[in-house]
Amino acid sequence: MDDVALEAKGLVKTYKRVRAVQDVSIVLRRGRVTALVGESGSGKSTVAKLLARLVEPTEGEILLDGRKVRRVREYRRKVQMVFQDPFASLNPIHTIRYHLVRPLKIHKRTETPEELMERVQLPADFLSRYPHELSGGQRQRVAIARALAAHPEVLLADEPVSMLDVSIRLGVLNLLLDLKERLRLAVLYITHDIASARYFADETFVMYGGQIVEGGDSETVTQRPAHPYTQLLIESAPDPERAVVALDAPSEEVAAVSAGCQFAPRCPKVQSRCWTDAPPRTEVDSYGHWAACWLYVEAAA
Ligand SMILES: Nc1ncnc2c1ncn2[C@@H]1O[C@H](COP(=O)(O)OP(=O)(O)OP(=O)(O)O)[C@@H](O)[C@H]1O
Repeated sequence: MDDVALEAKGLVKTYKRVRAVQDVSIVLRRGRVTALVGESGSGKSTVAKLLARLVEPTEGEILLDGRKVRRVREYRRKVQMVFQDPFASLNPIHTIRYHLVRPLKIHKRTETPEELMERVQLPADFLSRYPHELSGGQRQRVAIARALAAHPEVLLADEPVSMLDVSIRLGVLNLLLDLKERLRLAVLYITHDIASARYFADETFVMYGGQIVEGGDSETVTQRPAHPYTQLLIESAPDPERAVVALDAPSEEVAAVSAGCQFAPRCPKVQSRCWTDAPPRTEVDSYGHWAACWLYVEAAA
């Protein structure tokens, strides 16, 4: 099990009355990409912030290399984050060189900014440029280079390509794949696009209403989705507009089923106990593929 880099157990995050994240457990492994897929408001960004330790969990624990890391500074070095908007995450008044030299100094690294640029496939003469002189994709590569300066074990990428031009998304995802292989990084890939998870992630988790409702290897989850929510997500994947109309659950409705399955109000296969009892994680058709859905509980027993 030494390939486990980060393990979160039973994470809960409550904001006043909103349960943004409810009992989320997730394992990130070295040299693997894990996708966390869900619609807007499902709680994915809150999971990223919890794993980055930018916010404290209401309940649950996070283990890095099998232990609780008390010192936030040490933790944050090993677990780096890449955000959705590469422009907002770079300071417009500083050159690219400044953005890379700073973390190299802080973490006392002997590498050069030129080496970091090479690792993210950017020319070294960009170091003297300012963020606005780069394209969105190039800026995101700089943000990734800056994260690498810390020599992290884990990279948390929250919608890293959703603000980029469609034509350059694949290039940035391929760069992340290359880094996961060469540096054996554990990568969490947060996205609303389940089709990209199939291509890019080894494992996929699907989130709805603050809970993970299905998980397994990406090929299986996307080709043979078990949870009714995942099935709807995949059916509407080519038409994101339709997905939003069909799936965007108002939070009052989610609150109304706090005892049972979050998806009950929208589920085409809802049964009476879905309203009162939370479904347990149940193995579906192959090893490691599970869904939290009452449809599979009897089949497994
Ligand atoms: N700081 C906060 N204070 C109050 N409520 C919050 C806060 N952060 C998140 N929430 C609520 O928690 C729920 C999950 O939000 P979160 O941002 O994690 O979802 P998401 O799936 O990442 O959505 P998006 O893709 O739109 O960012 C939402 O109902 C949101 O309104």
